[in-house]
Amino acid sequence: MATANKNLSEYDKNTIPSAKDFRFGIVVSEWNDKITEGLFSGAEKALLDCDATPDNIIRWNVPGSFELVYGAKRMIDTQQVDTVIVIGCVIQGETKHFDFVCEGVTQGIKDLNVQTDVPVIFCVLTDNNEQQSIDRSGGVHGNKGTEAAIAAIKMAYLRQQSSK
Ligand SMILES: Nc1c(NC[C@H](O)[C@H](O)[C@H](O)CO)[nH]c(=O)[nH]c1=O
Ligand SMILES: CC(=O)[C@@H](O)COP(=O)(O)O
Repeated sequence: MATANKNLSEYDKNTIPSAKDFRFGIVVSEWNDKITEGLFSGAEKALLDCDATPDNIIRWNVPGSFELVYGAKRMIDTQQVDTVIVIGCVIQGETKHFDFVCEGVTQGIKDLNVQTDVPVIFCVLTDNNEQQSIDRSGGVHGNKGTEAAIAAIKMAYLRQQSSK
């Protein structure tokens, strides 16, 4: 299991650029909010731990993961952010709806990374059951929100350095 073998939730601050000069957008899905709030908490704690300032963390909520794409686009268009983290949790139900939601948000976020100048970090759990989501939002497999925050800092830094 990839997560079990490679848990980025524990990080070495000495290997991560300071986040103090970066502005972060975070778009959070309200579906499965027990999970998404755990992911947001992990992301926010890691950003602050890496010197981000609270005023530079802009959070918006959207109804579900499918709406993360539009929320991220509007965040980019209006909030002068250096990077965006999208947070969602999609859990398999009885039907194929899971497949279409996952594919839609994945392709949409990919498109934003291609079409805009702002890196969008994919923190969307796509799990078979709720226990898998619990395990990855502050449970035995760490917190994907923490991992997303570290990725966001690194990508904001890459964007800054590649603009010089
Ligand atoms: N079943 C889940 C959903 N479904 C809702 C969609 O994301 C979307 O809001 C709806 O289709 C209206 O456009 N969303 C999740 O985030 N997680 C789920 O498990
Ligand atoms: C991902 C979904 O939309 C899914 O959880 C909805 O459940 P169902 O497929 O049973 O309608």
